[in-house]
Amino acid sequence: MRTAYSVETVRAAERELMARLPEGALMQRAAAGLAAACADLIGRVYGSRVVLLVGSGDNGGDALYAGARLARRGAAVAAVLLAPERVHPGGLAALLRAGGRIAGSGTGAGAAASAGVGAVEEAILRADLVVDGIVGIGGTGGLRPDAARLAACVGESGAAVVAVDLPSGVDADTGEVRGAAVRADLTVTFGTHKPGLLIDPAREYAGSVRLVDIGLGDVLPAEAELEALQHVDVARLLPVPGAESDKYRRGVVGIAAGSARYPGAAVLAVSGALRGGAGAVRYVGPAGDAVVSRFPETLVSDQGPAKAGRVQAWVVGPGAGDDASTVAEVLEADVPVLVDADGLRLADRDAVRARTAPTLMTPHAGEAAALLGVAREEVEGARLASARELASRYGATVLLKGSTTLVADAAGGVVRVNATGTPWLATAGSGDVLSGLAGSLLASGLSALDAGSAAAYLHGLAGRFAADGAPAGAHDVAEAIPGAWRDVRD
Ligand SMILES: NC(=O)C1=CN([C@@H]2O[C@H](COP(=O)(O)OP(=O)(O)OC[C@H]3O[C@@H](n4cnc5c(N)ncnc54)[C@H](O)[C@@H]3O)[C@@H](O)[C@H]2O)[C@@H](O)CC1
Ligand SMILES: Nc1ncnc2c1ncn2[C@@H]1O[C@H](COP(=O)(O)OP(=O)(O)O)[C@@H](O)[C@H]1O
Ligand SMILES: [K+]
Repeated sequence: MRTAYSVETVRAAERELMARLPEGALMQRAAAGLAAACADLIGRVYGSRVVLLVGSGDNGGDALYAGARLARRGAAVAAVLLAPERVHPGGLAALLRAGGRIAGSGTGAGAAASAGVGAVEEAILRADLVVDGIVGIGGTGGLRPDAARLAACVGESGAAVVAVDLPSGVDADTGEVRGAAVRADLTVTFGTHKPGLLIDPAREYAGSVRLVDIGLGDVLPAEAELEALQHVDVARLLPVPGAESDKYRRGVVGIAAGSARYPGAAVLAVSGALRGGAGAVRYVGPAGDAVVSRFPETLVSDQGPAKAGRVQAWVVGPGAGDDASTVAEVLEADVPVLVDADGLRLADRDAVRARTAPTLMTPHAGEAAALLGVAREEVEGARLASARELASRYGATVLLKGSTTLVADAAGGVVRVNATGTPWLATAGSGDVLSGLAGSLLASGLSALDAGSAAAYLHGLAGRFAADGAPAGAHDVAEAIPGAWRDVRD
């Protein structure tokens, strides 16, 4: 499990740890890890040109101490000081002792970055490596203008860019990016991941992320704010039939989806459900012929959901068109219900809130925006807050789809993030496959949080396998699910 903790939690843990250690020990651990990661990235340190962007806090201190280590290994290191009067004094002294200098000054001491804006920009543009120590977890709001200018200049440089703890300008707790931010090739983060490193849009700015152990693990609380499942975690969740299993014990999932206009949505939801671990898939709706001709193993009913026979979970909504009564009927069932696509628009909020069995809602950003009454861009820019808000408004678990999929429970607590997907999954019908898959996992007894996050994980992996660098259709994704499942279990 990869976990991420909020700034508040990290700060409390750091205080506790610092009280037990000699002064400055944590920063030395951070700087040593940072310098090693920089060296790995650029390969040859001796003779390389390194520019440090140094803010006024400890993030700048980390950059300066790491810069000193690189200077001792023969790099030409120049520090751009955003606020020379408030620079980390120990870090600057260490850099100058090691032979580093202050950018914009010929002498190496006492000059402000503003003394030579042109020289600073030139240094950034000519650098082999830029180390972004402008701001870390102490950042508030968007980057201030002088920092924003530096971030823009970094964007024009061909240098390798390493962000210290976080790319400056991204929100550590939410993954939001308000205005300019540094785009890094590598982010070296300390002690634990921060939520922003795992959630888009900030995740995209971080590049690859390397975690440096500074001893924080022992003092962090057991429950994180955000977690990302890995193969081993998903393997533990996936249902495996035992010797005594029969199709009913494995769970029956009901799919109420499709319409005369969108029969394909029913077929795709069933295709996902058949690969999700349930022992049987029951289909209810007007696309029965299309479903059976493609998947003869489906149990098709021409009655409404209430009369279709027992199921352990329902999926309702993909391709449902305007069939509000079916959605209402499914919401009355006393089993877990997954609501997707048209179902999200048709579901009555009070009916969802009144349910006692679990509800899993699976909107993409556009659907979430419509439910929240905001613009789509607002949801995409603030994914974590949007998922949490929707979960709380509906009293449901919400799986917000996208490049980083989030799953949030209504009661709060840990949020799951999934990044196994690929942009090739942005193809018509792939969401229908996901809803069937997640519904099937619900029917086999997983909680809404587990079913949603395990399904997103498998679906993302299946998308990768199906696409493998070329376009793939939603049915290809469904067919790749067994391979993803095996990959996870192995
Ligand atoms: N506390 C600890 O034990 C450790 C902290 N470490 C480093 O310390 C960092 C946190 O240090 P600080 O608490 O000093 O905070 P930061 O250095 O992250 O940021 C604070 C400084 O940035 C400026 N600032 C804030 N928002 C800004 C904005 N939007 N635009 C431009 N400047 C802005 C502030 O004026 C302040 O001086 C971590 O991210 C990490 O890099 C590491 O050395 C590991 C140990
Ligand atoms: N850029 C992306 N990167 C990774 N996954 C993506 C991306 N865009 C979409 N997806 C995934 O593709 C699926 C699309 O679902 P959805 O938008 O409901 O499509 P549809 O309604 O056509 O079925 C979701 O699982 C989503 O998380
Ligand atoms: K930074």
